[in-house]
Amino acid sequence: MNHENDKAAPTIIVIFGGTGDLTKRKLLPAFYNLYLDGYLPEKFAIIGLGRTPLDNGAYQEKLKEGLGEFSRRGKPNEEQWEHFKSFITYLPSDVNDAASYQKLKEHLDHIDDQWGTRANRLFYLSVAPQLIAAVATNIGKVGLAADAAMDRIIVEKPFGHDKESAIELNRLLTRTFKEEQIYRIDHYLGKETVQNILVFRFGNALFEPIWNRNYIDSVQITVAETVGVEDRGDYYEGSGALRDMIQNHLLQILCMVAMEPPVSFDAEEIRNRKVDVLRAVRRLKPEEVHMYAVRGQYAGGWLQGKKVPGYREEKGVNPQSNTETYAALKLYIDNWRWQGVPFYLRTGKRMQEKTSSITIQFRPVPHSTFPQSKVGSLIPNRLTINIQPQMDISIRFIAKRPGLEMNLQPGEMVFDYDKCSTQTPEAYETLLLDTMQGDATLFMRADQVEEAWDVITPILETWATRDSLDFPNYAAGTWGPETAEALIAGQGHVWTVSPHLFENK
Ligand SMILES: NC(=O)C1=CN([C@@H]2O[C@H](COP(=O)(O)OP(=O)(O)OC[C@H]3O[C@@H](n4cnc5c(N)ncnc54)[C@H](OP(=O)(O)O)[C@@H]3O)[C@@H](O)[C@H]2O)C=CC1
Ligand SMILES: O=C1O[C@H](COP(=O)(O)O)[C@@H](O)[C@H](O)[C@H]1O
Repeated sequence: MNHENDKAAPTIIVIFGGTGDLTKRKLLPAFYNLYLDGYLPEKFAIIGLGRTPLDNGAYQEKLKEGLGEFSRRGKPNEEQWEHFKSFITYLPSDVNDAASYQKLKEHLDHIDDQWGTRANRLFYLSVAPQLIAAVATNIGKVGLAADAAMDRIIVEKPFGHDKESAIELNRLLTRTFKEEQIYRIDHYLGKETVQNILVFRFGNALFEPIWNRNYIDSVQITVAETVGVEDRGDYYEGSGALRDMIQNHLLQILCMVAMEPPVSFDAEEIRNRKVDVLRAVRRLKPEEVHMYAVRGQYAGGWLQGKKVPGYREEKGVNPQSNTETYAALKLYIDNWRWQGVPFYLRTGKRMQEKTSSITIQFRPVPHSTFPQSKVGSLIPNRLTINIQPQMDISIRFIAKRPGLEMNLQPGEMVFDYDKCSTQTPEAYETLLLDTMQGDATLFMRADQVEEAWDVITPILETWATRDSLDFPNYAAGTWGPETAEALIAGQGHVWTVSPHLFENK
C-alpha cells in the first residue's frame, strides 16, 4: 500500500491463464504501467502459461494489442515496448499435466542461475476456479514455492461458490502455502477511492467523533453498472449478483466504512478490524430474508440511446434463468457503534448509470433554529464518497443564501481527484505491486472470505428454494426493481440515485 521509493526484489511472475482475458485486459497493462513508472526491479520476468500453441513473439504481440486497447496510457511507445517485452516469455502447457510443472521449475531455476540470485516467485492463478486445485497441488508437489518468505500465490475471484467450498479451497491452498503466502484478490480494494476511505476516516480527527449511531442515520453503498453480462453468461449463470459483487466487493467496502480504528497500518491489524465488522453483521433468519433482501433480473430496454437485450437473451444464459442480475440488502451491524443504523447495499447490471458510491446520511439537527417558512425542509448533512467513474468526496451542508433575508440553501464542499496532478493508477497496479512487495493489507484473509460467505448464506439458501420468480422484473436502463424502493421506504429512506448533489435533494 505504501510504495514510496520501493523497488521490489528480483521477481518472476508466473501467470497461469496467460492467454486469457484478465491477463490481456488488466494484468499486463498493470505491469507495463508499473514498468513505465519505475516500480519494477531490473531483474524481472513474466512467464505466461496456457494451452494455446504460441511462440514468444506471437505471445508478446498478443499482449501488445491488449495494451493498446486496455491500458490507461493507450498504445505503448515502440522503444519502451521493445525493452519491456524482453521480460516476457510463454510456456505452452496444460495445468493438468504434472510433467509441465517440472519443466517450469527448471525454467525458474535457470533464471535464478542467470541472475545469480534466488528471485521471488509469484504464481498468479488467472484460471477458472475448477483449475485452482490442480495448479496449487502440482506447484506443491515439485517444490516450486518452497520458500515461504519469497514465494506467493495470487488467487482470483470467485473464491468459492459458498461457505463450504471456500473453506475447502482454503484448506487445499494451505496444504502447499502458508496463509501469509496467499493473496486473495478483491480488485475493489485496490481502487484509489476505496483506499482513501481509510485515510479519510483515520487521517482526520474531524469525522471520527461523529462516525457512529449518534450522528449517522443510514449508510448506502451502491455499485451500479451499465454493462450486462457481456460474454460471461456461463460464469454468471452459476453466480448472480449476490455472489459476484456483494459477497466480495460491497461487503469489503462496508468493512472499511464500519471498522473500528486500527492501532497501526499493519496488514493483520487492518484485517482483524475488518473481520470484526463481518462477524457483527446480523445474520438473517430464513423467514426474514424477504424483508431484508431484494433481487431482480433485467429485461431488454434502452441504455444511452441503444437497444439492449434482456438477461435471458444473452449468450450462455438459460432462457428461463432465475439468476439475479440485481441485489439489494438491508443489513444491521450489531455492535456498540452501529446499533440500529441500516446499511443499504445494492448492485445491478444494466442500470441507468455507471456509478459506485457510498452515502453517509447524517441525522437532522436536533432542533430547528430557523423558521420553517424561511428554510423549507432543512436538508440534513450528507457525505458522499464517489468511487467511480466520478472520483470525489463531497459534504453537503446548509449555508445562508446571500442577501438581507435569512434564507438558507444547500452548500457543498468537494475533494475532487481530477484536480490532483498525478494520474490515478488502476487497481491492479496497486495490488500487483503489493504482491511483489509482500504487503497483504489489501488482500482477503481466509477468515474474511468465510465470514463474508456466512453473511450471505441465509439469503442464498432462501433464494434457492424458490424457482418460480417474477423475472425479469426491471428494464435495462432503469434503477432496478420497484421492490428495492420498498425495501428501504419502511425506514423513511430513498435510494440516492445519482452522486450529484443538486439533482438529488
Ligand atoms: N476477465 C475479467 O475481467 C475478470 C476475471 N476474473 C477471474 O479471473 C480468472 C480468469 O478469467 P479470464 O481471464 O476472464 O478467463 P479466460 O477464459 O479468458 O481465460 C482462461 C485462461 O485459462 C487458460 N486455461 C484454461 N484451461 C487450461 C488448462 N487446462 N491448462 C492451462 N491453461 C488453461 C486459458 O488458456 P488456453 O485457452 O490457452 O489454454 C486462458 O488463458 C477467472 O477466475 C475469473 O473469474 C475476475 C475478475 C475479472
Ligand atoms: O468482479 C467483478 O467486477 C466487475 C466490476 O468491476 P469494475 O471495476 O468495472 O467496477 C463486474 O462487472 C463483474 O461482473 C465482477 O465479476
